[in-house]
Amino acid sequence: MSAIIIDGKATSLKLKNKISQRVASLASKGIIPGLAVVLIGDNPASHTYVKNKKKTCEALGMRSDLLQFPETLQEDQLLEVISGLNHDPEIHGILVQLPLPAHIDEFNVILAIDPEKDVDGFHPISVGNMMIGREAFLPCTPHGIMKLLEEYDIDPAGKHAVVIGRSNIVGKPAGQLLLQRDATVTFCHSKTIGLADYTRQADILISAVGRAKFLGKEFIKPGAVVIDVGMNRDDEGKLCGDVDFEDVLETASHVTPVPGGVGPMTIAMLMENTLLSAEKGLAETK
Ligand SMILES: Nc1nc2c(c(=O)[nH]1)N[C@@H](CN(C=O)c1ccc(C(=O)N[C@@H](CCC(=O)O)C(=O)O)cc1)CN2
Repeated sequence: MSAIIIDGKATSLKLKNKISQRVASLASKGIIPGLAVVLIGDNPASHTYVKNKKKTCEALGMRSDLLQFPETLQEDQLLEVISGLNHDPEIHGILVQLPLPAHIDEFNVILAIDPEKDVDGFHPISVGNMMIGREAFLPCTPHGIMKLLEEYDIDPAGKHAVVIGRSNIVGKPAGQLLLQRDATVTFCHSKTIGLADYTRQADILISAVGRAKFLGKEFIKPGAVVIDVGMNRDDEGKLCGDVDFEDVLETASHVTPVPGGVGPMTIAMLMENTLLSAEKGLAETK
């Protein structure tokens, strides 16, 4: 039996339809959700991602401000830009596109964003609230993964989830959200010895490694749900994930493709966070 292909594009479209209805309802009360995206430097992938964010905002009736700066922008200048956005009442969400140039300290930048506008969910206050299960902006990629599991009726409760990768953006929060849904979670990473011994025990396997087609069927437990967060280029320069998609099809029960799996969900969840921030602002003025 071939695995069910988890369609992130279709799922994100469904979600975006619902978001656009809520945006219209907010607009009828005079509020347009506004997202500011700050982009520094010339990273081609980052340019593509921010372009997609802007396009999506506009398609959903939201405002999108793209603030672009050269690679030479200094950290104190960036902090000033963020401070201005923190005080702009028409901006409900602030996102600084990562990665940043090496001379800028990522943590200082994240810390400068008002947690009320932290639609990336990277601020320590957002992370802390998420950790203890309080209301928080959830980081978009892990939240998108949870939405995909929900859409395909995959309940993490009682399952063994193995997360490969321990980044603050994907690996750690993905494991945390799975734990909150009662999965038993194992983290693997670059120093894990005998990776396949762990992954072959996974009912749900999340890979955020960044190595093209690295995970073949020998890493997969029969019937496992395989979620691929990798965004790599293969030998021919074609976009691909961490998972050797064709190879695992006969072993996994479900698998996300790259492109068209987790990626589109990341942007949809960003839209939802921006909308939530605007809705919250309205509720607080009442
Ligand atoms: N401030 C942030 N920076 C970065 C984040 C983030 O969540 N916040 N995540 C990634 C990049 N990213 C969003 O910013 C992102 C990556 C990929 C996709 C996506 O839709 N991918 C498509 C393929 C796109 C292509 O053709 O190149 C897919 O998988 O189908 C969306 C968002 C790092 N930086």
